[in-house]
Amino acid sequence: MTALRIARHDGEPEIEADGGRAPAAPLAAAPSGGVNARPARRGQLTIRGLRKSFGGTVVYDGFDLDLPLGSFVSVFGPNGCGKSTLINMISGLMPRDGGEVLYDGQSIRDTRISYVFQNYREALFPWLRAIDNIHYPLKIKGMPKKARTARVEQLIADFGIKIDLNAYPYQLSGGQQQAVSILRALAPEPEVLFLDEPFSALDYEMTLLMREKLQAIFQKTGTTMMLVSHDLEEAVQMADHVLLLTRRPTRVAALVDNPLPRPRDAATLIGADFVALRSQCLEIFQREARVETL
Ligand SMILES: Nc1ncnc2c1ncn2[C@@H]1O[C@H](COP(=O)(O)OP(=O)(O)OP(=O)(O)O)[C@@H](O)[C@H]1O
Repeated sequence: MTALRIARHDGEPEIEADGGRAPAAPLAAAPSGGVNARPARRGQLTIRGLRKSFGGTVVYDGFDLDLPLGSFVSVFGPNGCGKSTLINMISGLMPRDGGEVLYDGQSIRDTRISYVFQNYREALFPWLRAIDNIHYPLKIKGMPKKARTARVEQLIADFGIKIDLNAYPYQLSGGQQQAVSILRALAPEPEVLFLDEPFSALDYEMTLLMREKLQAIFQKTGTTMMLVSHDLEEAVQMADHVLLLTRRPTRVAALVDNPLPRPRDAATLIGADFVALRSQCLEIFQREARVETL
């Protein structure tokens, strides 16, 4: 198995899945530790005229969207509406048929991104110990070992999940493997972190824990996060903005703000404000998104 790299078809550079984008030059002035050593990018993510079809299936046709960078956005919608396709296109993993994606006026090429996949079993390098998986994206960027070690130790401390980091992936539970995968994605301090159903294969207890840990990192770093979720509770719990999509050809059904204070833990989920917000999203989903015939 080779490193997980996805070739781009639009003339832009390749992306290292789970590991951020390799910079043009080694990270000579790389941070020595801490997850908020670099300022998070602010401004707007601007999507204009996005188009994508697969064969005769039109998924996006003139899709426009503005999202504030530095916020947590959950993407929710009916099966097959194009949630993964959307984040794959705006992360640069998948070529667009047309349209423009700008991060604070800059192209994806000039934006550090990382990606966490649903299938952590395939995303982690099985021949590397957990700790070496996390080091990997920094190592290939040329960060000196001392700086790498400091950075990774700080990240692990901030994430706060106890894992035997000398273990190989197969020796870890699913939740631990996905935690390693998230830590690896965070190691290069992405400006934007994309997560495609990262917790869907985990049990509920582990899912709740991971939601809390990811939120803690988000609160500390202000990294823009875009999460695809099939779970409306999760989408609402995690988000500053819940992006509700329609059936294909896909439009924005609504962008619902979640102003509830963080951290939002399991207790939040039974609070009246949360339940009301979730119901609001569900109503929009049922009105705009459900299939008309079953
Ligand atoms: N590589 C591909 N080749 C052909 N069709 C594709 C490809 N990727 C996605 N599609 C189609 O595009 C549509 C959107 O797929 P996508 O996976 O983005 O939807 P989704 O909302 O994430 O789906 P799900 O809810 O099942 O996770 C679907 O009809 C899917 O079959």
